[in-house]
Amino acid sequence: MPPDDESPAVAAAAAGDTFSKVLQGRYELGRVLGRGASSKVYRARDVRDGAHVAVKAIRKPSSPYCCTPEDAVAARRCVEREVAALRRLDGHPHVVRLLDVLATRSTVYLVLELARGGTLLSALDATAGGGRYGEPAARRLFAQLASAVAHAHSRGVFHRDVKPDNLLLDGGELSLKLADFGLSAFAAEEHEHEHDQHQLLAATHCGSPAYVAPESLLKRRPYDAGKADVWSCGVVLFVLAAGYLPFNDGNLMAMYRKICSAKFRFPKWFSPELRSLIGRLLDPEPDTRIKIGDIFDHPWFQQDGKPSFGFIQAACSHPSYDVVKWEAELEQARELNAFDIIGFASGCDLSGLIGALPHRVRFVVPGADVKSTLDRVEKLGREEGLAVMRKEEARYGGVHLEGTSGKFSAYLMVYLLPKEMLMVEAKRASGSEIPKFWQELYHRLLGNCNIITKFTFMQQM
Ligand SMILES: Nc1ncnc2c1ncn2[C@@H]1O[C@H](COP(=O)(O)OP(=O)(O)OP(=O)(O)O)[C@@H](O)[C@H]1O
Repeated sequence: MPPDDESPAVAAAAAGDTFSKVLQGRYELGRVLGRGASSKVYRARDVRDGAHVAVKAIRKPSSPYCCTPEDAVAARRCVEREVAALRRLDGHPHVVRLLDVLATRSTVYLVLELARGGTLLSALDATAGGGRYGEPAARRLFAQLASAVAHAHSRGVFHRDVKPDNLLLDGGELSLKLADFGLSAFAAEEHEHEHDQHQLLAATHCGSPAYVAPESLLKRRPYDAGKADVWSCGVVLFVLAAGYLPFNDGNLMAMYRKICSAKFRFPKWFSPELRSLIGRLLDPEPDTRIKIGDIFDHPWFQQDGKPSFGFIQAACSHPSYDVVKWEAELEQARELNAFDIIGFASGCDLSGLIGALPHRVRFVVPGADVKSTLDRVEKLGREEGLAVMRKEEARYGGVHLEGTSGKFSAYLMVYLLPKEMLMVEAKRASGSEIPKFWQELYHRLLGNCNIITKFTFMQQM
């Protein structure tokens, strides 16, 4: 990752296991735990309660020299998806928890539950079994993975990048956490952005194509992302118990051919039940492939004296999802995405509001009441002799203001953020004759607050 505005201190902290850099007064950063294509993950400590966490620093690609506008959009979408997916899946014991999101102008920081055991990939290398687990341990790990994936599907989230590098381990008890939802898709949009999704898959799966389902390799055909996740789980199960990949070849096209024909051989130590389950998971025909909710009924799970996977199975019991149910949450994810946070977390320049008339202002105020905020703006607009039109929903609302001369118009939006905060965004669409309105806006909305958390303004629209 290229250096960012906090890189010297971050690098110093990363050199050892000490916690020397404090991120926005909240998290002391320690050593680097891992790196992704666009991120660095640090071990960190919450200064408030001393809790150990992981901080994933994702640099926003901004320079035209290092990325195209399409790359920048794709990177932004990855962060938005990861934040929205982790929020939606919060509370499942085998999905890594998102604890906080912070941002600077150049970097988004996801504060995650710390998985002390590293990735499943590195754990496999360190196993006494020479890179593989025995069937009881593999069963325990796979049950947790299937439970996390079933939970995600039941909430309309498809991971699309299930592989051992994205499975983290915590504690000595082999507790698995599904992580890295940067490529995930939501049920509501699954077929909306098919083209984008193929682009994303094509761009990102190049590094580890061994886990990709055959149907997702057929670029012009839409595919069911849930069934593709089940295939990837099948490859993971094979790797867990075999210690090597079912489909492998130095030549990428040859590997794709093997995947599409689902040609692989079982190691001689696999039990008949395991062979049967993997055969059902790695079925090249998505429609006959075993469904995520049926996995626990397979005889391989009836081994070891029928252990109880009760809490795990509970997540699989409602595999169908109700898209409507999640609309409100999607709305929330849209309202607060990590890049919006950058907008108000990066600067604190009040001069634009008080001095020259800016085109657009955005700020955050404490308070969870959209209605009364809009009331105040509406009242101010009327006092200034502006025509006022108002639109209001549960979590957001807007006021359109227009001067009677037609020379001034502005639009103000208020969004409810988590933790009882409101984000206010005002845009001046035309005209420049009512600076008083902007100044009053500041005083009316912020003047009574003791805490002005973060503030920024943008001169250009
Ligand atoms: N919560 C966590 N606890 C401990 N280590 C973590 C955690 N999250 C990530 N890591 C480490 O950081 C590495 C990179 O994380 P992650 O895969 O989320 O990044 P990424 O940029 O999305 O990667 P990719 O390039 O695969 O998309 C992981 O492989 C792991 O070693």
